[in-house]
Amino acid sequence: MGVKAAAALDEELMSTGAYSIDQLMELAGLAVSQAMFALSPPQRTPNILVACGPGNNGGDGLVAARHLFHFGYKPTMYFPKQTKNELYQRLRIQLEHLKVPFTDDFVGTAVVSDYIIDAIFGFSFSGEVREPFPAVIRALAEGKVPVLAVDAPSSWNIEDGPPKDGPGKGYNPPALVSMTAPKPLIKWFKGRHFVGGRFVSQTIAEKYGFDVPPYRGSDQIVEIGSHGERL
Ligand SMILES: NC(=O)C1=CN([C@@H]2O[C@H](COP(=O)(O)OP(=O)(O)OC[C@H]3O[C@@H](n4cnc5c(N)ncnc54)[C@H](O)[C@@H]3O)[C@@H](O)[C@H]2O)[C@@H](O)CC1
Ligand SMILES: [K+]
Repeated sequence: MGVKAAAALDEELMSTGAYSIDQLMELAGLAVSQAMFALSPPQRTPNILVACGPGNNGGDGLVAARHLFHFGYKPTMYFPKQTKNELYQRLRIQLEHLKVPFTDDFVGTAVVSDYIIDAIFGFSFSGEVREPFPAVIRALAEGKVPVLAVDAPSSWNIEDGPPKDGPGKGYNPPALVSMTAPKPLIKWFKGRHFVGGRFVSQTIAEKYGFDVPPYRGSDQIVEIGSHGERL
């Protein structure tokens, strides 16, 4: 599903679909937290650094962190570009009530974390990475801590995949959770791949040309092949 289709689908879910953004983000964030749990439980990797960008991809990260806390992880938030948007403020306050810490030091916190969730940019990323994110993307590309990317490895072009230069050069995270349907960039992705966002009807999926993922039971995620094939 390309950028235009992903944006149109979002739009349709929130207009004729009658969903609110809060609902979609809650389910997306829950899917991210379940993907994290499938990768590694809190007993093994308690310390999760959640890097959140300024858009809805970042919102998925804020929601995921709350669920991770309740699952028994110790999340720490990096959320450097906070907007006045009421939804994001509420998500932040919910985390503060749980005493989830926020840090300005991404690089210093990353090296003492067991896992990083990359919720910086999703399908609306374009152009060169702007401040303050170049150093963060560089640290993701060069770091040794495993990363779960939300919807896209941040700095990758949604259609054309990994950047050939700049801070994201060489960034290929070991895990990705695609929201609703994989984006064209998965052609270049090599790690474990989940799909989440269990809110799409058969009719909508057909309209946008993808299959509803084969979710099992109460799971909010399905693991599929790195390039979107069924495992
Ligand atoms: N239907 C779905 O699948 C859903 C998707 N959601 C999430 O929403 C995401 C898309 O959210 P948005 O459209 O808000 O966009 P993003 O969160 O992808 O990014 C937009 C933000 O990034 C900034 N930005 C873009 N390019 C930049 C650059 N080069 N340097 C620095 N900043 C840059 C923009 O100014 C904007 O603030 C998806 O990827 C997914 O994670 C969910 O929250 C809701 C449901
Ligand atoms: K991302």
